[in-house]
Amino acid sequence: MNSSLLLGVAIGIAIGCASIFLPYFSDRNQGLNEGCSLLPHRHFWLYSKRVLTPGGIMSAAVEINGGHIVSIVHQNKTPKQTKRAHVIDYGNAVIMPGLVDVHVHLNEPGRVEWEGFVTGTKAAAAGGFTTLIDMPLNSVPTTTSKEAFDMKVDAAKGRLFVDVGFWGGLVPENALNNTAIDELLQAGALGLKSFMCPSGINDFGQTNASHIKEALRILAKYQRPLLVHAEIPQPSEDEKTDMDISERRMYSTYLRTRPPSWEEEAIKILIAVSKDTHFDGSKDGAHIHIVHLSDSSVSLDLIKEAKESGARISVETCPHYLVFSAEEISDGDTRFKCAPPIRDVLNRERLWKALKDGHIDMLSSDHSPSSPALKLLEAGDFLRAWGGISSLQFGLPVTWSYGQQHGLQLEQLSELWSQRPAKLAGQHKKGTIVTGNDADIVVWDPENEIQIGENYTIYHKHPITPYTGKHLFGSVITTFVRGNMVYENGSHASTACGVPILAV
Ligand SMILES: NC(=O)NC(NC(N)=O)C(=O)[O-]
Ligand SMILES: [Zn+2]
Ligand SMILES: [Zn+2]
Repeated sequence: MNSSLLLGVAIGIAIGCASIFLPYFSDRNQGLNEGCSLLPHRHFWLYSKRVLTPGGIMSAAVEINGGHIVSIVHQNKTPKQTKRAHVIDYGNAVIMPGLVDVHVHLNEPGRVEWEGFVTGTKAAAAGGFTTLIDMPLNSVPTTTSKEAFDMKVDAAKGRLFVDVGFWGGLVPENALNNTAIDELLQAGALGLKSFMCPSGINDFGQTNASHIKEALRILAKYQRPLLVHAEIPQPSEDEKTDMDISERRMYSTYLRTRPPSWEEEAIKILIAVSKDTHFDGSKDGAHIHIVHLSDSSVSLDLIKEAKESGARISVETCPHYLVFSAEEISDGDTRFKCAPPIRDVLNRERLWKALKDGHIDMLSSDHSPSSPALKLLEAGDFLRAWGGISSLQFGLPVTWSYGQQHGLQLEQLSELWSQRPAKLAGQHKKGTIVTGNDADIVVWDPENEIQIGENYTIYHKHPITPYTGKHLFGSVITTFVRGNMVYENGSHASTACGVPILAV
Protein backbone atom coordinates (compact mmCIF):
# COMPACT_ATOMS: atom_id res chain seq x y z
CA MET A 1 0.00 0.00 0.00
CA ASN A 2 1.57 3.29 -1.01
CA SER A 3 1.65 6.24 1.31
CA SER A 4 -1.08 8.30 -0.40
CA LEU A 5 -3.44 5.35 -0.24
CA LEU A 6 -2.61 4.92 3.43
CA LEU A 7 -3.38 8.58 4.05
CA GLY A 8 -6.69 8.24 2.20
CA VAL A 9 -7.71 5.24 4.34
CA ALA A 10 -6.68 7.09 7.50
CA ILE A 11 -8.78 10.13 6.53
CA GLY A 12 -11.68 7.85 5.65
CA ILE A 13 -11.54 6.17 9.05
CA ALA A 14 -11.23 9.53 10.77
CA ILE A 15 -14.31 10.91 8.99
CA GLY A 16 -16.21 7.72 9.72
CA CYS A 17 -15.39 7.94 13.42
CA ALA A 18 -16.23 11.62 13.53
CA SER A 19 -19.62 11.01 11.98
CA ILE A 20 -20.35 8.35 14.58
CA PHE A 21 -19.28 10.52 17.49
CA LEU A 22 -20.18 13.98 16.21
CA PRO A 23 -23.82 13.98 17.31
CA TYR A 24 -22.73 12.79 20.72
CA PHE A 25 -20.07 15.45 21.06
CA SER A 26 -22.33 18.15 19.68
CA ASP A 27 -24.94 17.19 22.29
CA ARG A 28 -22.25 17.49 24.93
CA ASN A 29 -20.92 20.82 23.88
CA GLN A 30 -23.41 23.06 22.18
CA GLY A 31 -24.78 25.85 24.32
CA LEU A 32 -23.35 24.45 27.53
CA ASN A 33 -21.64 26.89 29.80
CA GLU A 34 -18.71 25.21 31.43
CA GLY A 35 -19.49 24.54 35.09
CA CYS A 36 -23.20 25.43 35.02
CA SER A 37 -24.29 21.82 35.09
CA LEU A 38 -23.08 18.62 36.68
CA LEU A 39 -24.33 16.90 33.52
CA PRO A 40 -22.35 17.45 30.31
CA HIS A 41 -25.39 17.25 28.04
CA ARG A 42 -27.89 19.75 26.75
CA HIS A 43 -30.18 17.16 25.16
CA PHE A 44 -31.28 14.36 27.47
CA TRP A 45 -34.16 12.30 28.80
CA LEU A 46 -35.25 11.86 32.40
CA TYR A 47 -37.23 8.73 33.04
CA SER A 48 -39.09 7.50 36.09
CA LYS A 49 -42.17 5.56 37.07
CA ARG A 50 -43.53 8.62 38.88
CA VAL A 51 -43.49 11.79 36.80
CA LEU A 52 -45.83 14.47 38.10
CA THR A 53 -47.54 16.25 35.20
CA PRO A 54 -50.77 18.29 35.12
CA GLY A 55 -52.42 15.06 33.87
CA GLY A 56 -51.40 13.14 37.00
CA ILE A 57 -48.52 10.98 38.17
CA MET A 58 -47.37 8.57 35.48
CA SER A 59 -44.52 6.49 34.19
CA ALA A 60 -42.93 8.76 31.61
CA ALA A 61 -39.84 10.07 29.93
CA VAL A 62 -39.25 13.82 29.87
CA GLU A 63 -37.11 15.07 27.02
CA ILE A 64 -35.03 18.16 27.71
CA ASN A 65 -33.16 20.13 25.10
CA GLY A 66 -31.52 23.53 25.35
CA GLY A 67 -32.99 24.16 28.82
CA HIS A 68 -36.61 23.43 27.88
CA ILE A 69 -38.95 20.51 28.19
CA VAL A 70 -39.41 19.48 24.56
CA SER A 71 -41.53 16.35 24.94
CA ILE A 72 -43.15 14.10 27.53
CA VAL A 73 -43.71 10.51 26.50
CA HIS A 74 -45.84 8.20 28.63
CA GLN A 75 -44.08 4.86 28.63
CA ASN A 76 -43.37 2.02 30.98
CA LYS A 77 -39.74 1.50 30.18
CA THR A 78 -36.55 3.51 29.96
CA PRO A 79 -36.02 5.19 26.60
CA LYS A 80 -33.09 3.81 24.59
CA GLN A 81 -29.86 5.67 24.98
CA THR A 82 -28.97 7.12 21.58
CA LYS A 83 -25.98 8.94 20.29
CA ARG A 84 -28.07 12.09 20.17
CA ALA A 85 -29.58 12.08 23.62
CA HIS A 86 -28.36 10.90 26.99
CA VAL A 87 -30.84 9.05 29.25
CA ILE A 88 -31.07 9.11 33.05
CA ASP A 89 -33.25 6.42 34.57
CA TYR A 90 -34.46 7.53 38.00
CA GLY A 91 -36.42 4.32 38.60
CA ASN A 92 -39.13 4.86 41.18
CA ALA A 93 -38.03 8.35 42.29
CA VAL A 94 -40.47 11.23 41.76
CA ILE A 95 -39.79 13.70 38.95
CA MET A 96 -41.78 16.86 39.55
CA PRO A 97 -41.67 20.60 38.90
CA GLY A 98 -38.99 22.44 40.86
CA LEU A 99 -40.40 24.30 43.84
CA VAL A 100 -40.97 28.05 43.65
CA ASP A 101 -40.61 30.01 46.88
CA VAL A 102 -42.20 33.46 46.64
CA HIS A 103 -41.14 34.56 50.12
CA VAL A 104 -37.43 34.47 50.88
CA HIS A 105 -35.20 37.05 52.57
CA LEU A 106 -31.75 36.59 51.03
CA ASN A 107 -30.54 39.83 52.65
CA GLU A 108 -27.92 40.70 50.02
CA PRO A 109 -26.51 43.27 49.48
CA GLY A 110 -25.90 44.62 52.92
CA ARG A 111 -26.65 41.90 55.45
CA VAL A 112 -24.60 39.04 54.08
CA GLU A 113 -23.73 37.99 57.62
CA TRP A 114 -27.41 36.89 57.87
CA GLU A 115 -27.72 35.05 54.53
CA GLY A 116 -26.65 35.75 50.96
CA PHE A 117 -27.24 34.86 47.33
CA VAL A 118 -24.70 32.03 47.25
CA THR A 119 -25.64 30.30 50.52
CA GLY A 120 -29.37 30.91 50.09
CA THR A 121 -29.54 29.61 46.53
CA LYS A 122 -27.29 26.62 47.31
CA ALA A 123 -29.73 25.71 50.10
CA ALA A 124 -32.60 26.19 47.67
CA ALA A 125 -31.06 23.89 45.06
CA ALA A 126 -30.36 21.22 47.70
CA GLY A 127 -34.00 21.49 48.79
CA GLY A 128 -35.48 21.11 45.30
CA PHE A 129 -36.30 24.81 44.80
CA THR A 130 -35.57 26.11 41.33
CA THR A 131 -36.95 29.65 41.66
CA LEU A 132 -36.92 32.07 44.58
CA ILE A 133 -38.50 35.48 44.83
CA ASP A 134 -36.53 37.70 47.16
CA MET A 135 -38.15 40.09 49.62
CA PRO A 136 -37.25 43.78 49.45
CA LEU A 137 -36.17 44.12 53.06
CA ASN A 138 -33.30 43.21 55.30
CA SER A 139 -30.93 43.97 52.44
CA VAL A 140 -29.15 47.32 52.49
CA PRO A 141 -30.43 49.29 50.76
CA THR A 142 -33.99 47.99 50.93
CA THR A 143 -35.37 47.48 47.41
CA THR A 144 -37.62 50.53 47.37
CA SER A 145 -36.26 52.50 44.41
CA LYS A 146 -35.05 51.80 40.88
CA GLU A 147 -31.47 52.50 41.99
CA ALA A 148 -31.68 50.03 44.88
CA PHE A 149 -33.35 47.49 42.57
CA ASP A 150 -30.53 47.79 40.02
CA MET A 151 -27.98 47.38 42.82
CA LYS A 152 -29.69 44.21 43.98
CA VAL A 153 -29.74 42.72 40.49
CA ASP A 154 -26.05 43.60 40.03
CA ALA A 155 -25.16 42.03 43.37
CA ALA A 156 -27.00 38.84 42.35
CA LYS A 157 -25.20 38.34 39.04
CA GLY A 158 -22.93 35.30 39.01
CA ARG A 159 -23.98 34.37 42.56
CA LEU A 160 -27.21 32.44 41.97
CA PHE A 161 -27.47 28.65 41.87
CA VAL A 162 -31.20 28.87 41.07
CA ASP A 163 -33.22 31.60 39.33
CA VAL A 164 -34.21 34.53 41.53
CA GLY A 165 -36.81 37.26 40.99
CA PHE A 166 -37.36 40.27 43.24
CA TRP A 167 -40.30 41.99 44.87
CA GLY A 168 -39.96 45.76 45.19
CA GLY A 169 -40.74 47.47 48.49
CA LEU A 170 -43.76 49.71 49.08
CA VAL A 171 -42.99 52.14 51.92
CA PRO A 172 -44.40 55.54 52.95
CA GLU A 173 -41.52 57.29 51.13
CA ASN A 174 -42.47 55.96 47.70
CA ALA A 175 -46.14 55.00 48.07
CA LEU A 176 -47.58 58.33 46.98
CA ASN A 177 -44.94 58.95 44.33
CA ASN A 178 -46.29 57.38 41.15
CA THR A 179 -43.10 58.03 39.20
CA ALA A 180 -40.96 56.20 41.77
CA ILE A 181 -43.29 53.19 41.76
CA ASP A 182 -43.43 53.19 37.96
CA GLU A 183 -39.63 53.19 37.81
CA LEU A 184 -39.36 50.33 40.28
CA LEU A 185 -41.81 48.23 38.29
CA GLN A 186 -40.17 49.13 35.00
CA ALA A 187 -36.79 48.11 36.42
CA GLY A 188 -38.24 44.59 36.72
CA ALA A 189 -39.83 44.20 40.16
CA LEU A 190 -42.32 41.31 39.89
CA GLY A 191 -44.71 43.10 42.24
CA LEU A 192 -44.52 45.04 45.50
CA LYS A 193 -44.44 44.07 49.16
CA SER A 194 -45.50 46.15 52.16
CA PHE A 195 -45.95 45.87 55.92
CA MET A 196 -48.95 47.08 57.92
CA CYS A 197 -46.93 46.88 61.17
CA PRO A 198 -43.31 47.67 62.04
CA SER A 199 -41.07 45.44 59.93
CA GLY A 200 -38.19 45.14 62.37
CA ILE A 201 -36.02 47.12 59.95
CA ASN A 202 -35.78 50.91 60.34
CA ASP A 203 -35.58 51.71 56.66
CA PHE A 204 -38.71 49.75 55.75
CA GLY A 205 -41.63 51.60 57.28
CA GLN A 206 -45.22 50.46 57.55
CA THR A 207 -47.91 51.44 55.05
CA ASN A 208 -51.54 52.39 55.71
CA ALA A 209 -54.67 51.91 53.61
CA SER A 210 -54.10 55.13 51.61
CA HIS A 211 -50.57 54.07 50.64
CA ILE A 212 -51.85 50.67 49.60
CA LYS A 213 -54.77 52.07 47.58
CA GLU A 214 -52.49 54.38 45.64
CA ALA A 215 -50.02 51.59 44.87
CA LEU A 216 -52.78 49.24 43.72
CA ARG A 217 -53.75 51.73 41.05
CA ILE A 218 -50.32 51.38 39.45
CA LEU A 219 -49.94 47.67 40.11
CA ALA A 220 -53.29 47.02 38.39
CA LYS A 221 -51.91 48.69 35.28
CA TYR A 222 -48.91 46.35 35.27
CA GLN A 223 -50.99 43.34 36.38
CA ARG A 224 -48.54 42.59 39.19
CA PRO A 225 -49.50 41.75 42.79
CA LEU A 226 -49.13 43.57 46.09
CA LEU A 227 -47.91 41.25 48.84
CA VAL A 228 -48.78 42.35 52.35
CA HIS A 229 -47.57 41.44 55.80
CA ALA A 230 -51.06 41.61 57.26
CA GLU A 231 -50.83 42.50 60.94
CA ILE A 232 -51.93 45.80 62.48
CA PRO A 233 -51.04 46.43 66.13
CA GLN A 234 -54.16 46.64 68.28
CA PRO A 235 -54.46 48.40 71.62
CA SER A 236 -54.35 45.92 74.45
CA GLU A 237 -55.55 46.24 78.03
CA ASP A 238 -52.73 44.50 79.82
CA GLU A 239 -49.89 46.20 78.00
CA LYS A 240 -46.95 46.10 80.39
CA THR A 241 -43.73 47.87 79.63
CA ASP A 242 -41.66 46.65 82.55
CA MET A 243 -41.52 42.88 82.07
CA ASP A 244 -38.55 41.13 83.59
CA ILE A 245 -36.50 38.56 81.71
CA SER A 246 -38.34 35.56 83.14
CA GLU A 247 -41.57 36.93 81.66
CA ARG A 248 -39.88 37.90 78.39
CA ARG A 249 -38.56 34.32 78.07
CA MET A 250 -42.05 32.85 78.10
CA TYR A 251 -43.53 31.92 74.73
CA SER A 252 -46.99 32.68 76.08
CA THR A 253 -45.88 36.26 76.68
CA TYR A 254 -44.82 36.66 73.07
CA LEU A 255 -48.01 35.01 71.82
CA ARG A 256 -50.09 37.46 73.83
CA THR A 257 -48.29 40.44 72.26
CA ARG A 258 -49.46 39.48 68.75
CA PRO A 259 -53.02 38.10 69.00
CA PRO A 260 -55.08 37.01 65.96
CA SER A 261 -56.90 40.36 66.11
CA TRP A 262 -53.79 41.95 64.53
CA GLU A 263 -54.19 39.73 61.47
CA GLU A 264 -57.97 40.15 61.41
CA GLU A 265 -57.79 43.93 61.41
CA ALA A 266 -55.24 44.09 58.60
CA ILE A 267 -57.17 41.58 56.49
CA LYS A 268 -60.43 43.50 56.96
CA ILE A 269 -58.77 46.63 55.64
CA LEU A 270 -57.16 44.80 52.72
CA ILE A 271 -60.47 43.30 51.70
CA ALA A 272 -62.14 46.71 51.88
CA VAL A 273 -59.36 48.25 49.79
CA SER A 274 -59.49 45.47 47.22
CA LYS A 275 -63.23 46.03 46.62
CA ASP A 276 -62.85 48.63 43.96
CA THR A 277 -59.61 48.29 42.11
CA HIS A 278 -61.01 48.21 38.58
CA PHE A 279 -59.32 51.53 37.94
CA ASP A 280 -59.91 53.16 34.59
CA GLY A 281 -62.17 50.27 33.63
CA SER A 282 -59.39 47.66 34.02
CA LYS A 283 -60.99 44.24 33.70
CA ASP A 284 -59.01 42.25 36.24
CA GLY A 285 -58.40 44.83 38.93
CA ALA A 286 -55.52 44.69 41.40
CA HIS A 287 -54.30 41.54 43.10
CA ILE A 288 -53.57 41.48 46.84
CA HIS A 289 -51.60 38.56 48.22
CA ILE A 290 -51.55 38.00 51.98
CA VAL A 291 -48.25 36.55 53.09
CA HIS A 292 -47.64 34.05 55.90
CA LEU A 293 -51.17 33.65 57.28
CA SER A 294 -51.08 32.22 60.80
CA ASP A 295 -54.61 32.84 62.13
CA SER A 296 -56.91 30.15 60.79
CA SER A 297 -59.95 31.46 62.63
CA VAL A 298 -61.67 34.77 61.79
CA SER A 299 -58.87 35.91 59.44
CA LEU A 300 -59.27 32.84 57.30
CA ASP A 301 -63.07 33.14 57.28
CA LEU A 302 -62.76 36.74 56.10
CA ILE A 303 -60.48 35.66 53.25
CA LYS A 304 -62.81 32.83 52.24
CA GLU A 305 -65.82 35.16 52.15
CA ALA A 306 -63.95 37.80 50.18
CA LYS A 307 -62.82 35.23 47.62
CA GLU A 308 -66.35 33.88 47.30
CA SER A 309 -67.60 37.36 46.55
CA GLY A 310 -65.03 37.71 43.79
CA ALA A 311 -62.20 39.64 45.46
CA ARG A 312 -58.84 39.18 43.78
CA ILE A 313 -57.08 38.01 46.93
CA SER A 314 -54.71 35.12 47.46
CA VAL A 315 -53.00 33.82 50.58
CA GLU A 316 -49.98 31.77 51.57
CA THR A 317 -49.01 29.99 54.76
CA CYS A 318 -45.64 28.60 55.81
CA PRO A 319 -44.36 25.22 56.98
CA HIS A 320 -43.69 26.43 60.55
CA TYR A 321 -47.38 27.22 61.09
CA LEU A 322 -48.24 23.71 59.91
CA VAL A 323 -45.63 21.77 61.85
CA PHE A 324 -45.16 23.47 65.20
CA SER A 325 -47.61 24.65 67.85
CA ALA A 326 -47.42 27.08 70.74
CA GLU A 327 -47.90 24.21 73.19
CA GLU A 328 -44.57 22.62 72.28
CA ILE A 329 -42.38 25.75 72.18
CA SER A 330 -40.15 25.89 75.24
CA ASP A 331 -39.70 29.15 77.04
CA GLY A 332 -36.52 30.84 75.85
CA ASP A 333 -36.36 28.91 72.54
CA THR A 334 -36.30 31.92 70.25
CA ARG A 335 -35.54 29.80 67.16
CA PHE A 336 -39.34 29.64 66.92
CA LYS A 337 -39.90 33.39 67.02
CA CYS A 338 -41.60 34.71 63.93
CA ALA A 339 -44.39 37.13 63.11
CA PRO A 340 -47.25 36.49 63.07
CA PRO A 341 -46.54 33.94 65.79
CA ILE A 342 -47.00 30.18 65.69
CA ARG A 343 -50.35 29.61 67.44
CA ASP A 344 -52.02 26.62 69.16
CA VAL A 345 -52.66 23.08 67.89
CA LEU A 346 -56.25 23.79 67.02
CA ASN A 347 -55.18 26.72 64.86
CA ARG A 348 -52.59 24.50 63.14
CA GLU A 349 -55.10 21.77 62.35
CA ARG A 350 -57.52 24.29 60.85
CA LEU A 351 -54.70 25.55 58.62
CA TRP A 352 -54.21 22.01 57.31
CA LYS A 353 -57.90 21.70 56.58
CA ALA A 354 -57.90 25.01 54.72
CA LEU A 355 -54.88 23.91 52.69
CA LYS A 356 -56.54 20.64 51.72
CA ASP A 357 -59.84 22.33 50.92
CA GLY A 358 -58.12 24.85 48.67
CA HIS A 359 -58.75 27.95 50.77
CA ILE A 360 -55.03 28.64 51.13
CA ASP A 361 -53.49 29.12 47.72
CA MET A 362 -49.84 28.33 48.26
CA LEU A 363 -46.92 27.63 50.52
CA SER A 364 -43.82 29.75 51.04
CA SER A 365 -40.91 29.43 53.45
CA ASP A 366 -40.65 33.02 54.74
CA HIS A 367 -37.01 32.08 55.21
CA SER A 368 -35.84 35.02 57.29
CA PRO A 369 -32.62 34.20 59.11
CA SER A 370 -30.41 36.60 61.03
CA SER A 371 -26.96 36.36 62.54
CA PRO A 372 -27.06 33.90 65.47
CA ALA A 373 -26.37 36.67 68.00
CA LEU A 374 -29.63 38.46 67.15
CA LYS A 375 -31.68 35.38 68.05
CA LEU A 376 -30.55 35.97 71.67
CA LEU A 377 -30.54 32.24 72.26
CA GLU A 378 -28.70 32.49 75.56
CA ALA A 379 -30.98 35.08 77.10
CA GLY A 380 -34.01 33.49 75.40
CA ASP A 381 -35.71 36.88 75.32
CA PHE A 382 -38.74 36.40 73.05
CA LEU A 383 -39.61 40.08 73.00
CA ARG A 384 -36.19 41.31 71.85
CA ALA A 385 -34.95 38.43 69.67
CA TRP A 386 -35.02 38.70 65.87
CA GLY A 387 -38.33 37.51 64.44
CA GLY A 388 -37.80 35.15 61.55
CA ILE A 389 -37.33 31.42 60.98
CA SER A 390 -34.64 29.79 58.89
CA SER A 391 -36.06 26.93 56.85
CA LEU A 392 -35.63 27.32 53.09
CA GLN A 393 -33.89 24.00 52.47
CA PHE A 394 -36.41 21.85 54.36
CA GLY A 395 -39.72 22.91 52.77
CA LEU A 396 -40.26 19.81 50.64
CA PRO A 397 -39.57 17.02 53.18
CA VAL A 398 -41.33 18.97 55.95
CA THR A 399 -44.58 19.64 54.10
CA TRP A 400 -44.56 16.20 52.49
CA SER A 401 -44.01 14.37 55.81
CA TYR A 402 -46.65 16.30 57.73
CA GLY A 403 -48.88 16.67 54.67
CA GLN A 404 -49.13 12.90 54.33
CA GLN A 405 -50.38 12.64 57.92
CA HIS A 406 -53.07 15.14 56.97
CA GLY A 407 -54.11 13.42 53.76
CA LEU A 408 -52.43 15.85 51.37
CA GLN A 409 -51.73 14.31 47.97
CA LEU A 410 -48.48 14.79 46.09
CA GLU A 411 -50.34 16.54 43.27
CA GLN A 412 -51.75 19.06 45.75
CA LEU A 413 -48.34 19.61 47.29
CA SER A 414 -46.90 20.40 43.89
CA GLU A 415 -49.68 22.88 43.12
CA LEU A 416 -49.02 24.60 46.44
CA TRP A 417 -45.26 24.75 46.02
CA SER A 418 -44.82 25.16 42.27
CA GLN A 419 -47.79 25.87 40.05
CA ARG A 420 -49.55 28.60 42.05
CA PRO A 421 -46.44 30.43 43.31
CA ALA A 422 -45.06 30.54 39.74
CA LYS A 423 -48.33 32.11 38.62
CA LEU A 424 -48.27 34.69 41.42
CA ALA A 425 -44.80 35.74 40.30
CA GLY A 426 -45.92 35.93 36.65
CA GLN A 427 -43.63 33.03 35.66
CA HIS A 428 -45.73 31.22 33.10
CA LYS A 429 -42.86 29.05 31.82
CA LYS A 430 -42.22 27.66 35.28
CA GLY A 431 -44.09 25.59 37.86
CA THR A 432 -45.35 22.68 35.72
CA ILE A 433 -43.87 19.87 33.65
CA VAL A 434 -45.37 20.63 30.25
CA THR A 435 -43.83 20.85 26.80
CA GLY A 436 -42.32 24.27 26.17
CA ASN A 437 -41.69 25.13 29.82
CA ASP A 438 -38.31 25.74 31.41
CA ALA A 439 -36.76 22.45 32.48
CA ASP A 440 -36.97 23.34 36.20
CA ILE A 441 -37.23 19.97 37.85
CA VAL A 442 -36.64 18.22 41.16
CA VAL A 443 -36.05 14.49 41.37
CA TRP A 444 -36.56 13.13 44.87
CA ASP A 445 -37.27 10.06 46.92
CA PRO A 446 -40.40 10.63 49.04
CA GLU A 447 -39.87 7.39 50.99
CA ASN A 448 -36.31 8.02 52.11
CA GLU A 449 -35.97 8.95 55.77
CA ILE A 450 -33.75 11.84 56.82
CA GLN A 451 -32.95 13.62 60.04
CA ILE A 452 -32.27 17.36 60.00
CA GLY A 453 -28.85 17.89 61.50
CA GLU A 454 -27.74 14.29 61.30
CA ASN A 455 -25.63 13.46 58.21
CA TYR A 456 -27.57 16.18 56.51
CA THR A 457 -25.68 19.17 55.17
CA ILE A 458 -27.42 22.48 55.73
CA TYR A 459 -26.37 25.08 53.17
CA HIS A 460 -27.99 28.14 54.80
CA LYS A 461 -25.41 30.58 56.13
CA HIS A 462 -26.34 29.57 59.67
CA PRO A 463 -27.64 26.17 60.70
CA ILE A 464 -29.84 27.59 63.50
CA THR A 465 -33.39 26.39 62.89
CA PRO A 466 -36.28 24.94 64.90
CA TYR A 467 -36.30 21.93 62.54
CA THR A 468 -33.08 20.50 63.99
CA GLY A 469 -33.58 16.89 65.01
CA LYS A 470 -36.77 16.38 62.96
CA HIS A 471 -37.15 12.96 61.38
CA LEU A 472 -38.68 13.45 57.97
CA PHE A 473 -39.44 11.62 54.77
CA GLY A 474 -38.14 12.82 51.45
CA SER A 475 -34.67 13.42 50.10
CA VAL A 476 -33.74 15.44 47.07
CA ILE A 477 -31.64 13.53 44.55
CA THR A 478 -31.20 16.00 41.70
CA THR A 479 -32.28 19.54 40.88
CA PHE A 480 -32.35 20.97 37.35
CA VAL A 481 -32.68 24.69 36.60
CA ARG A 482 -33.41 25.37 32.92
CA GLY A 483 -31.85 22.02 32.08
CA ASN A 484 -28.71 22.60 34.13
CA MET A 485 -28.13 19.95 36.77
CA VAL A 486 -27.36 22.39 39.56
CA TYR A 487 -27.41 19.89 42.42
CA GLU A 488 -27.00 16.16 42.81
CA ASN A 489 -26.58 14.09 45.97
CA GLY A 490 -24.64 16.63 48.01
CA SER A 491 -22.77 18.35 45.16
CA HIS A 492 -23.52 21.64 43.46
CA ALA A 493 -22.47 22.72 39.97
CA SER A 494 -19.17 24.55 40.10
CA THR A 495 -20.52 27.75 38.54
CA ALA A 496 -23.56 29.72 39.68
CA CYS A 497 -25.65 29.96 36.51
CA GLY A 498 -29.04 30.92 37.94
CA VAL A 499 -30.33 34.16 36.48
CA PRO A 500 -32.05 37.20 37.92
CA ILE A 501 -35.69 37.13 36.77
CA LEU A 502 -36.92 40.56 35.73
CA ALA A 503 -40.51 41.40 34.92
CA VAL A 504 -40.94 42.59 31.35
N1 LIG B 1 -37.98 41.64 58.44
C1 LIG B 1 -38.35 40.38 58.24
O1 LIG B 1 -37.71 39.60 57.56
N2 LIG B 1 -39.47 39.96 58.83
C2 LIG B 1 -40.00 38.66 58.65
N3 LIG B 1 -40.11 38.10 59.92
C3 LIG B 1 -40.97 37.20 60.40
N4 LIG B 1 -41.86 36.65 59.62
O2 LIG B 1 -40.91 36.89 61.59
C4 LIG B 1 -41.35 38.83 57.97
O3 LIG B 1 -41.54 38.27 56.87
O4 LIG B 1 -42.19 39.52 58.50
ZN1 LIG C 1 -43.76 39.35 57.14
ZN1 LIG D 1 -40.88 37.53 55.37
